Amino acid sequence: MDKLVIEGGKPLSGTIAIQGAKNAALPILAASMLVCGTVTIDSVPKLLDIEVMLNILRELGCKADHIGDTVVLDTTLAHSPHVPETLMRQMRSSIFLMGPLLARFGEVHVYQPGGCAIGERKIDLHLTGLQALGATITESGNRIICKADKLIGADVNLSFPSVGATENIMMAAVLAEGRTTISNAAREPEIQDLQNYLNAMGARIIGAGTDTITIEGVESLSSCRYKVIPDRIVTGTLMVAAAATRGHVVLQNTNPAHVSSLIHVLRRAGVQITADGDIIKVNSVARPKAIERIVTSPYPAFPTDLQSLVMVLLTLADGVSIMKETIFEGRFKHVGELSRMGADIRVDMNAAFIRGVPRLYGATVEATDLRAGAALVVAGLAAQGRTIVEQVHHIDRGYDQIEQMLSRLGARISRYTPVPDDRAVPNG
Ligand SMILES: CC(=O)N[C@H]1[C@@H](OP(=O)(O)OP(=O)(O)OC[C@H]2O[C@@H](n3ccc(=O)[nH]c3=O)[C@H](O)[C@@H]2O)O[C@H](CO)[C@@H](O)[C@@H]1O
Ligand SMILES: C=C(OP(=O)(O)O)C(=O)O
Repeated sequence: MDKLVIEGGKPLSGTIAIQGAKNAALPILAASMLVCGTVTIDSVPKLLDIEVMLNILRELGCKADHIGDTVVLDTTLAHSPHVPETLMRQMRSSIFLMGPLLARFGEVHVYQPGGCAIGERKIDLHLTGLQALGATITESGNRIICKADKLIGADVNLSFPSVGATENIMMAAVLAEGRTTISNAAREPEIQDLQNYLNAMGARIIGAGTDTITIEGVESLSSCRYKVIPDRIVTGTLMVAAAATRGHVVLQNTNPAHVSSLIHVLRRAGVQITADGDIIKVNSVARPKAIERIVTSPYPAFPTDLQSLVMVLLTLADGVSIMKETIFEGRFKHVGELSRMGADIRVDMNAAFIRGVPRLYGATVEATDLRAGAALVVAGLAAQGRTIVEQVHHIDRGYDQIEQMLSRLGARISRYTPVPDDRAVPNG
């Protein structure tokens, strides 16, 4: 397993362009199964999760090439509604294929994506949404078979604004007969991006970005070329990294509106932020101020995916901060690792009480999931001494070569890949 080795204590500085959004690209790739033809998707980051999605699509009979940050996908010869269990289990986002495969083939065979380090992550809302459109669902062990001779538009009221369920129902409804309305829909920017992509192929969807999405079913979709939005969580990661190292960075290819809750939080901590067009500048010179209370909630509130990252900044703040996690029950795994670096954090149920310390110290720590891992990297950049982050494959799910991105901003960070005889070699 790869490791990242970080020599901390150097302020980040420089200019960098943000990669396309993982959480937009994954449903967009899955949605491509709704068209019979070739689509070209730009700004698709090179990530483990994207690789798994492309491998699943190839297994279903598609041709897929990922050259630079462009994916060319030909779905013409797709023939199978069966997602293999081994690939299904490699990534939770494989569940996005349910809606599109059901719409295309009249059936889909998948497996429970299973629990995950950050929580149980049920899929009941995905399944009841598809049932409302006329699907019958049979579950046997981990296997889920979903069938519908014909999907028919319906009113679906989500009991919680689940991002994935909203997307799956949207995708299934595109080719259904009649109108589907999703109420209490999730409002994340990635859902708007999915709407824009589907509409570019000829779908008739309005309302994404609000809590009511209406889909008028169409007969078929046609090929298109589409560019994925910038990744707001990678944007946020670099904003926090600049703040925690008291650095100065310029981020290009961002959408400042998509990180407005983070901008608000960082300004309260005393970090200087300016946004102009698609550029965000972050400047931090002083010790951050503590923030009385931050609560993670669905968009447009503060995102759970940035909770661990902002917590790193708060470990260095002057005073006590409280971070409450309301979306995933297992998303404080970074706390133990940060404590090993000198952070003073107490967890009580879903709240973390963070007493700021003057500095963190380098240590060997383990990434337990994607954003917990990214947070440990940021902690390592800010810490005094050397930090080794293990289990880097979690981080590779969502960041395109994080060590190269951070090196371009002056960070001292290298990746080590173990060789069979246990000697580690640096590779960048
Ligand atoms: C690929 C992708 O876009 N991932 C994002 C997506 O995940 P994902 O789509 O899995 O997140 P959801 O919004 O569905 O999940 C939020 C909460 O709803 C619960 N739930 C969800 C579905 C369901 O059928 N039943 C149920 O109980 C989950 O267990 C969780 O507690 O949104 C999350 C919340 O913003 C982000 O952290 C993830 O980065
Ligand atoms: C939780 C995340 O992703 P996923 O839903 O793919 O696990 C994330 O991007 O932080």
